[in-house]
Amino acid sequence: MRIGILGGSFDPAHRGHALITREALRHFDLDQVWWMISPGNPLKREGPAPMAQRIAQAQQIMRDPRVAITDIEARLGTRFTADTLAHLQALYPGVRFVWLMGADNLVQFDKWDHWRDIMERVPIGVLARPGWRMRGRKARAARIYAQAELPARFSHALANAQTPAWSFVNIPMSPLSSSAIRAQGDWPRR
Ligand SMILES: Nc1ncnc2c1ncn2[C@@H]1O[C@H](COP(=O)(O)OP(=O)(O)OP(=O)(O)O)[C@@H](O)[C@H]1O
Ligand SMILES: O=C(O)c1ccc[n+]([C@@H]2O[C@H](COP(=O)([O-])O)[C@@H](O)[C@H]2O)c1
Repeated sequence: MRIGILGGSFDPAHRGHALITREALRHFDLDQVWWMISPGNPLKREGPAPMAQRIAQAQQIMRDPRVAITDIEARLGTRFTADTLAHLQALYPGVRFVWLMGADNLVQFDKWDHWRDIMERVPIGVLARPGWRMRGRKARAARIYAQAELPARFSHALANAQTPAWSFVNIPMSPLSSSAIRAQGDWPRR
C-alpha cells in the first residue's frame, strides 16, 4: 500500500489542494492520499479556524474515495512532521508513506525540524505551484539532496524508491491559495 500525506493548515481547503492531490495520485502511483489537517501552531497568536470547520469544508472540496480527510496530528499530539511520520511508520509498518508538498514548501524545507530525518525517512513528492517552480528547484534542500532526485519521468517509482528520494513533477497549475481566500473575506470563522 502506497499512501501520500498532504499536510497543511487547509484554512480553508481549495481546488488547488484537490488538483495537486489528483496529480500526486497519478504521478506517484499512490493508492491513497491522506489530507493531514494540522492543529495549528500553538505559538501563533492567530490560530487557524477550528478543526471541525476545516474538516467539514475540506470534505466538501475533496470527494474522492481514494482521499481521506484526517486530523491525525491532533490525535497523535504531534506538531512537527518528523515526529508525525515516525509515529505513522510505527503504526502502519506495511505502508509506504510519501510526503507531498507544493514547491513553495520545498523552498523552506531546510528550516523544518529534523528535515534531513524526514528526507531519510520517506520519499518526497513535490508538486509545481505558480511562481515557485524555479525557486523550488534552487532550494537549499534540493541542492543538498541533488543526488537523490528521481527524474519526473520515473515519478511513478517514487513510493518504492530507497530513501533519500524526491521527485518534482510539473502539473497543470492552480493559482489558488488559502491566504488569498482569507484576504477576500470568503472564509469566516465559525
Ligand atoms: N495552488 C497550489 N499549488 C500547489 N501546491 C499547493 C497549492 N495550494 C496549496 N498547496 C500545497 O498544499 C499544502 C498545504 O497547503 P496549505 O494548507 O498551507 O494551503 P496554502 O494555500 O498554501 O495556504 P496559505 O496561503 O495560507 O499559505 C502545501 O504543501 C502547499 O504547498
Ligand atoms: O515540522 C516542521 O518543522 C514543519 C514546518 C513547517 C511546516 N510543516 C508542515 O508542513 C505542512 C504544510 O504547512 P503549512 O504551514 O504550509 O500549511 C503541514 O503539515 C505542517 O505541519 C512542518
